[in-house]
Amino acid sequence: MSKKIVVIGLGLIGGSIALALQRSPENRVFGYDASANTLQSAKVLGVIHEAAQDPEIEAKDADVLIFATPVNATLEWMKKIQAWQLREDVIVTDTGSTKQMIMDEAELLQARGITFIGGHPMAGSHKSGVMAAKPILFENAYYMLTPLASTSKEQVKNLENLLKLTSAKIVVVPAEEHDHMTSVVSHFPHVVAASLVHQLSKENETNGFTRRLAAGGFRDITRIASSNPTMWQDITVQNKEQIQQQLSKWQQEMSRVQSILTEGTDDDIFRFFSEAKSFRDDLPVSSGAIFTTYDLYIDVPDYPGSIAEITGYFAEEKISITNIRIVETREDVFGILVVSFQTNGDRQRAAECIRSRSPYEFYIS
Ligand SMILES: NC(=O)C1=CN([C@@H]2O[C@H](COP(=O)(O)OP(=O)(O)OC[C@H]3O[C@@H](n4cnc5c(N)ncnc54)[C@H](O)[C@@H]3O)[C@@H](O)[C@H]2O)C=CC1
Ligand SMILES: O=C(O)C(=O)Cc1ccc(O)cc1
Repeated sequence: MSKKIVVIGLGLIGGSIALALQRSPENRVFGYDASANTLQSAKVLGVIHEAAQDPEIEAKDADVLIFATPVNATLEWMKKIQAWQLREDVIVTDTGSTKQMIMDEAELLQARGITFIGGHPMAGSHKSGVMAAKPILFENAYYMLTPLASTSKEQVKNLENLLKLTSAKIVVVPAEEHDHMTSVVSHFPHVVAASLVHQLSKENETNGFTRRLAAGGFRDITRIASSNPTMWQDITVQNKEQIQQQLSKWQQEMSRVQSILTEGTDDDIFRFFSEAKSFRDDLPVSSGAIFTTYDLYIDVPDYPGSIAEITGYFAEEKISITNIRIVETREDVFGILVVSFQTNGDRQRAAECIRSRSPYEFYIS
């Protein structure tokens, strides 16, 4: 039986869900976005079947309504839809990175007979916007659902069945636990990444050369500081308490580091790094790894055409790349070309291609 789905907010996440839901011919996906340009792009790119000019009208006979807007905008929409005429069995859900405040608002919807099941796919990137949307974004990632205790199991099952099209691993967790866990692995790390960039920016006021040395490690650890500031403002506002608790723990951790440096032995310093390495190395790769790129570092000579040469080899062997950048750490000698791939298999093929077709050295991060 065909299903009408209305997605509000057609950026990276809304667009990716819309694309994933289109995998079933039974689904008819309507979309709406506050930005007319985004709405038009979503239609032209085929991210949605139909552009909704008025989401209230399209929502009337919708089976599922999905908010993929920044979380404060989602709260506003949840207030608005209290007055909408919706189907009795409609499922309303969201994709927001925070859950407690959203689920508090969901109680008010529930009181009006509207089922709202919170959702959060733990996959994404620092990129935003509809152009970055892709149907495979959520594959193998965790997708957390936070139903109210009063929500029927059958409605939760119905939503789970629909979301199977994302190929994500669906787990049900209480909203409070969700906000605690995400503060540890996502929200607070975004604060740290932004702070590291602020620290470099302050250094830049007195020593402009340092930023030119910011190569692989600094870029890796601060990648998420390039995320959408509006989205992170909203997340931080909604999960302030949990983030503050993580900040206190971080301050304790920094005091521990301070005392290792002032009073510890060389062995203590070794242990500090080796314990972190072994825990980090044991982290699961595909489950809960939020954003994985498979990077290949190629030492290219600094002459015109060398990048075209390499991308030409990949094109000839039909190896898709997802990103390409030059990291220049050593002036006048070589540049390192970093090419990213969607899968480890693509990266291995690319490595083999460079090995067999070029004299360049490469390494895998
Ligand atoms: N970016 C990420 O990696 C992840 C984001 N999320 C959550 O998903 C939601 C969407 O995030 P993204 O897609 O990354 O953001 P995005 O910035 O790519 O897209 C958001 C879209 O919502 C639209 N929008 C903003 N306010 C609106 C409003 N009031 N009404 C209608 N449309 C509005 C914007 O025009 C934009 O197209 C957020 O709640 C975020 O916390 C969840 C998982 C991962
Ligand atoms: O790019 C990254 O590593 C992210 O952190 C993406 C992300 C952002 C917000 C979420 O709620 C979940 C995932």
